[in-house]
Formats: sequence, structure tokens, C-alpha cells
Amino acid sequence: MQWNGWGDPEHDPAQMISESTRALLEQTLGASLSEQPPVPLDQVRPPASRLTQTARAALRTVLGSAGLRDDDRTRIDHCGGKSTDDLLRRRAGDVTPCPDAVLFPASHEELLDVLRICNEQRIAVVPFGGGTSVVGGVEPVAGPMATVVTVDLSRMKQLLHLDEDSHTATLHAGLRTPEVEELLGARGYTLGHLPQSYEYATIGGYAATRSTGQASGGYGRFDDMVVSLRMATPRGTLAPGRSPASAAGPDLRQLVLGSEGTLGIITEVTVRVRPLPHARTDAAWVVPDFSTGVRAMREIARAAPRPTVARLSDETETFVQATLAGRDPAPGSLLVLGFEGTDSEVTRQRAAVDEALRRLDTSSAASGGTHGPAVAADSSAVGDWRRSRFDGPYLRDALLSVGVLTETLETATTWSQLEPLYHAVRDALHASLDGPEGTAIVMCHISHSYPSGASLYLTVATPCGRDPRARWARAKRAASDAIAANGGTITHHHAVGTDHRPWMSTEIGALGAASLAAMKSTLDPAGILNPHKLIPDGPANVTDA
Ligand SMILES: Cc1cc2nc3c(=O)[nH]c(=O)nc-3n(C[C@H](O)[C@H](O)[C@H](O)COP(=O)(O)OP(=O)(O)OC[C@H]3O[C@@H](n4cnc5c(N)ncnc54)[C@H](O)[C@@H]3O)c2cc1C
Repeated sequence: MQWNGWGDPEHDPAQMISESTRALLEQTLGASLSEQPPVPLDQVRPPASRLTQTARAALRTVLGSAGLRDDDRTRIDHCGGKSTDDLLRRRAGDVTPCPDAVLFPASHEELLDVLRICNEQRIAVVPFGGGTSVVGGVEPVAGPMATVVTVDLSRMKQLLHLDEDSHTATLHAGLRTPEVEELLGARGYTLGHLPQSYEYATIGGYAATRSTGQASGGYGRFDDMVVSLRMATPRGTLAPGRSPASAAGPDLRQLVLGSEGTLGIITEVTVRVRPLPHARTDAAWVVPDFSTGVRAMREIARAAPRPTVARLSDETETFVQATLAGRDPAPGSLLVLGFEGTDSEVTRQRAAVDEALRRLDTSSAASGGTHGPAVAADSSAVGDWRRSRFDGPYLRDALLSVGVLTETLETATTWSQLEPLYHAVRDALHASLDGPEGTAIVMCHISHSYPSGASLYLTVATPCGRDPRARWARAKRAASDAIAANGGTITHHHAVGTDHRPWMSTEIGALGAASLAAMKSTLDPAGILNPHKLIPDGPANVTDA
């Protein structure tokens, strides 16, 4: 992984922006763009490590010398996640905060020992899976401690058990998706979890953030797949989940899922797996506008069986994607559907979508076909989506190099609130970004939907301007306030980290915040785990109702 960008260091993103694309960007964004070359790695120095000799010796006793590293490069590689703000900071040569050391435990038992030592010596501990957090989740914040270590799970990479009768697999937390799919695929199974970050993100990270993948219609969210977990805490092991369903009190798996490394470090996850699909096919339709598309997505979300992938782009995203692919940008909103399973499952998924589209209101001008107002799209639209669906983060690096800031944000709400929320967030972004430094392109898609509502995923492109970090901070604050004011959740799948923490009290209320804090003080009494993430400050003063 690149230290100041995304993905394979051999991949040269500069090639992705042609002269004509750049000219089009300048015209659309209303600003002349200037190159923004990053500071080279050999000019970047992390601050000196503050790890004491006593702590280093104790940790090396458990981990050996290979399990504790504090060289500059290892520390720089763990100094944060992959939000655009993270990249802007690193491109400017700023690698603070930096962990004082990086630890690589190889087993649950080693990790329990590491946590015991860190607890005794009051060292903050930041769990690190793939480091793909876009919300500040892996930022090495020491909080009230003097020292902070990052715990990298990359040595924990085994398929521990595959139960073919139950269709479950027990996976080490440090496995990345390509590794999981290779291990399971060799036995005829798949996990089916494909977020855009799938090349680097890990099983433990998915569980800790309640991640959602592109095939969520067919496979569900990651938290839906989890049967049980094992988590190391400073107080010992918590291992909730022993059967597919239970009425034994509140579901403690839900306490671990989404805990973002603040309650413990997940070492093993048992997940539901599926046999590899025999058949896979895609289809695309164009609907006259986003509003009609939202109704189509609602009907599809209620269809049975559901398609594996269902994705609706708004008019702006449809236009931009067609332009980038060199296709004629026809008006309307693009609806892409993917179907997977046995031959008969695929046939039934397609029939259910046909039926859902026929149920749409046919009063629209484009109606009258066999799919209500939806018109079959050119098959190249689906091919372009399949081919380019993981290119976004590489393109972000290329755009940053030519002076364009791109970033994404996401939320979710009920169907009845979805369009008002969409307009409110778009308006907030435009109001905070359009001005003397240029304007913004704001595009949106829906790719995770439920019978009662859906997520909105917005992508913003705007000139970097004089101070890109301040520019984005202003826009993000405005968008987050609009989300909170319009009934959306502050995050559907990116998690909370540091960036969404100021909106958590609104999301869960003072009593909710106090409950989370109480849980933390039980599992992590000294507060060493991932300080200043997820749990809002000052939840102690809850007035009795
Ligand atoms: C380009 C890009 C695209 C993305 N696309 C998606 C997407 O489609 N869907 C999606 O859901 N997310 C997406 N994300 C966000 C991110 O990939 C997810 O949050 C992912 O689940 C993080 O996994 P990770 O292993 O990289 O975790 P990290 O980034 O390493 O950590 C994330 C959080 O979990 C904690 N953590 C990590 N491992 C453990 C563990 N074993 N035990 C306890 N806590 C742990 C960390 O301390 C941190 O708070 C994207 C990010 C990027 C950069």
C-alpha cells in the first residue's frame, strides 16, 4: 500500500487524467487547476518514539524482536487511515500523530499479554487491520496516555475452521478479502463481501466497523454474516455467539460489532459462507430521473428473491461516469443490477426485478414499456461499471495531483425521508464549496437498500483551493449537520472514528453515550483502547427521566 495514497505503489495514477479531462474539469469546476506534487518520502521524518525501554523490553518478551517495530517506515505506514484529509496531510509531509511503535502479535494469547502490559504501563493501543479507515479510526491518538502503540493484525491470517454442514467459516481477523476468497474458493465457498476497499481491508476491520459490500443485496451487510467473535480485552476474552439464534439476553455480538477497537481487539470471526455461485449476470436500465429510480430501488428492495447487486446513480453520477468511460451521456439515472447463484436462482432474481419494475408508476413520459418507465441501457454501461468499480481510490490520487479534491460521505434513512435528505446534503455541500475558489460536482448513488429505507453515498469533486483541508472540513461539517437535521444516520457503513464523533450524541442520545462509556469502563477500565474514537466525550451527566 502507498504511504501517501491508495493501493499498489507500482500503479501510476498520473496516467488517469488526460489533457482533455483536465480541461473539462477546469471548465466544470470554474477554476484553473495547478499541480500539487507530494513531499517525497525521504524528506519525511516522524517524531522520535516515546516508548520506554521498560515497555519495549516487556513487549519484546511476548512478541520477540520481529513482533515490535519502531523504524521510521513502519511507523509512517501506520500513522493514519485513507480519508482524503489523511492523504492531504501525508502528501504535505505531515505524519503526525505517529505511533511510538507497531506491534505484530501472532495469536490471541500473545495479544492478551500485550494488552496486559499496555494496561499496566498505561500505553494507548490502536488496533489496525488494513488501515483503510476513512473516519480517523486508526489515528494513533495517545489521549491521556504518554505513549501510543498500533497493533497490526497482519500476522493473524488463517482460515481456522470451515464447517461445511453449517456453512460457516472461522477466520483470523488479519485476513484480507483476496486471501479469504482464495482460501474459501479452494473449498468451493465464498464470503461475498466486497467493499471498494476489499484489496486491503480485513475481516477484523469489517467486524469492528460494520462494513457493507457492493453485493449487500444478496449477501447482506458484514454484521449480518457474523455468527460469533473472539475479542481480547484488557480484562480477558469476550467470545459472544454460540448458535445461529438465541434468546439468552441482549445479543453481545452486537456490542463487539461496530466497537471500532474501543472495547477490545477482535482476533477471530465466525461468518456465514455460501457455495460459490454457478451463474452471474448483470443488467442495466435507465430511468427518467433519480426520483423514479428511488421508487424502483424501493420496489426492488422489497422483491423476493433480491438481486445480489442493486445500484442507482443520480443524474450527475450517471453523466460523469458515461463521460469518463467515453460513452454518450444520455439523460436520466442509471440502474445497475447484478444476479448471482445457481441458474434457477438467477432466473428467479431476474423475474422478481422485472415484476418490481412493472409495479412502478407508469404515468412517466418514458413509460409504456415492459418495465414501466425503465428502459434497458446499453450493455456497455454495465461492463464499464464492473471494470471500473474499484478504480475510485486510484482516481482520487490522480485528481489530487492535478489540484482536485475528491471525497465521499454516506448516510441512510427511511424511504419517506430519502429524497429530502438527498437534497439537503447536496445543498449543504454546494453552499459550503461553491464560491471564489470554484464550484463542486456532487454526485450520489444508492447501493445498499432495505425494505424500509436505503443509504445515500455522495462523491464530491472540487478544486483544492488555497487550503484544501480547511475547505473540506467546512464542507464535511455542513453535510454532517444537514444529515443530523434531516433524520439521517451519521454513518451507514464508514463508521464513527474521530471524524463522526461530534455527531454521536445526537445519534444515540446522552443515555446511549453513557451506556457505551459504561461498557468501555468495564472492558477497558484504564481507557487504553483507541482513545478519542467512537464514544462521545462527557456522557456522565445524564439526567434521570
Ligand atoms: C477507497 C476506500 C473505499 C472504501 N469502501 C468501503 C465500502 O465499500 N464499504 C465499507 O463498509 N467501507 C468502505 N471503506 C471504509 C473501510 O475500508 C472500512 O471501514 C473497513 O471495514 C476497514 O477495514 P480495515 O481492516 O482497513 O480496518 P482499519 O481501517 O484498520 O480499522 C478500522 C477501525 O476498526 C478498528 N479495528 C481494525 N481491526 C480491528 C480488530 N481486529 N479488532 C478491533 N478493532 C479493529 C480500528 O482501530 C479502526 O477503528 C472504504 C475505504 C476506502 C479508503
